[in-house]
Order: sequence, then C-alpha cells, then structure tokens
Amino acid sequence: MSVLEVTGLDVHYGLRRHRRQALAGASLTVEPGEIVGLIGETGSGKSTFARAVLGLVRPSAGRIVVDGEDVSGHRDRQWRALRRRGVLQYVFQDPLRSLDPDLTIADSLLEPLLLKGIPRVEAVERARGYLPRVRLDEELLPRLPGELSGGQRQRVAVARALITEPKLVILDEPVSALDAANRVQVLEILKDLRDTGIALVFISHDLGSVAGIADRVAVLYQGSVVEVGPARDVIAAPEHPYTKLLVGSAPTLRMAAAGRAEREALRALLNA
Ligand SMILES: Nc1ncnc2c1ncn2[C@@H]1O[C@H](COP(=O)(O)OP(=O)(O)OP(=O)(O)O)[C@@H](O)[C@H]1O
Repeated sequence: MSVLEVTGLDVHYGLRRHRRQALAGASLTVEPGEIVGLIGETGSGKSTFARAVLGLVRPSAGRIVVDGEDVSGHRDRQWRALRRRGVLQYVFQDPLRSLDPDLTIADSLLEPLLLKGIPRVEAVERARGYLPRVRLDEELLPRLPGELSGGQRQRVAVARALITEPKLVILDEPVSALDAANRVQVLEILKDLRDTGIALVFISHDLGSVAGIADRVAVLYQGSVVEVGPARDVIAAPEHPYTKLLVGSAPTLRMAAAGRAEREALRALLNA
C-alpha cells in the first residue's frame, strides 16, 4: 500500500474576482520508505501541495489518501486524530514555524511521543537516544528554540518530526534558509534515515538540493505534476520542456543538459 496517494488535486485561494488556482489536477504517489523530491519554481504550488496533504488548506477537488485513509473530506477533529497517531509529520523552511517558541527542546521532542500515548519515562529515553542521530548535544535539552542557532533549530525540527517513526514526513524547503555547512549536515541526516522505512517528500525550488537524496523526482509546473521518475532519469533525460529548463539551469548538476541558447528557446516555448 502506498503511503501517500494524491489524485487530481485542485486548490483555489480567494473568492470570486480574487479566486486563483494554486493546484490544478496535481497527482503524486509515494511508496513506503522512499524519498521523493518535489521541485518547481516559485508559485508553482509546492507549499500549497504540502499544506493540502497536512490538512492546512481544503482542496476544491481531488483525493488525498494517507496510509490508506482517505483524508480528502476530513474535518478538524479527524485531522487531530490522524496527527495524534503520528503517521504524518512535517518540517517547514523556518524551524520557528515547526517548533513552539515557548517549549524547551526537551518538551518539543517529548510532545509528539506523549501525544501518541508513549509513557513519559520511555519517551524521555527515546528523545535522549535520538539526539546523536541529528547530531545535537544533550546540553541543548533545557533551552528554548530562540537560544539555538538556525541549523540546530532545524535539526531539532527534523528530530521532532521523525521521533514518532511516522510513515510520511513532508519537508517544505527544509534547507533553503540554512548556510552551506548546515545544509549539508541536514541533508546527510536525512540520507541516513533512508533505511528507517520513513517516506519523505522533500520540497524544493532547487533541483540540485534534492538530486543527491531523492529516489524519485516529481516536477510541479503551474499547479500540476508534469514529470515524475527516478531522479537519475529525470536529470539525465528530462522529458517536459520545463524540466529541461530546470536541469539546464541547475549549476550543481554535472548532467546540465541544456546550453544557454537552448534554455532561452525553452523559456520562450514555455511562455508562449
Ligand atoms: N494564502 C494564499 N492566498 C492567496 N493566494 C495564495 C496563498 N498562498 C499561495 N497563494 C498563491 O498560490 C500560488 C501557489 O503558491 P505556493 O506558495 O503553493 O507556491 P510555491 O511553489 O510554494 O512557491 P514558493 O517557492 O514561492 O513558496 C501562488 O500564485 C501564490 O501566490
């Protein structure tokens, strides 16, 4: 059974004259334990996709199935129950949005475990045991998120998301706000999780960031997934003109296929 099945997802914002479509028939399936990179430029609908899967915006059409449960029509109470079970977790670009500023690091890590019904003594044990995996020191436990560096905070957010051993974690631009050293560190931590069986949807505007970590890459363009395939294939032989453009303009990709003239031609084609 797939851990996530999104089919024909439409999301609109605003009303009447201001109504704007952010997702237009987006579909994506994620299998247990796989890392899927969801890439697209600003405004393509990446964050909206994350918000819809997490129940933070209501789709106007389409179906979302999380770990076998159709959540498309879920009310708040049902979302709360799903969150308590710890099946689905998230990490946002700004760790201060994933972490409660008034909770110590220890309490931030304990909260999802206690919500899931794990006894306190066992939860404390598990939180302590998890710190080395995200390369954090125990002395940070009594501190507040505001007292940590951005990189440390994001590692706490990653630990909090993964500690309940969820089936699926949605990471929306998890490394975009970090400096190069912290970016590499968080990417390495995520890579180490490959054998835990937790599926990750890694959202980024930068194909280079996800290329080294994703098993599959999905390309979002104007609210639809226009291409999806094994990361290697999408990079080496992109099919959709927009993907060709992305691959060609990612300086970190050795396979950078399109030259400058070709990129300009593709851009003209896409804007036509
Ligand atoms: N709360 C909102 N109200 C109205 N329009 C919105 C809202 N959130 C997003 N949009 C619009 O929906 C479209 C998709 O936005 P979304 O944030 O999902 O894109 P994105 O790919 O994540 O972009 P970015 O990389 O800039 O975050 C954009 O045109 C955006 O302006």
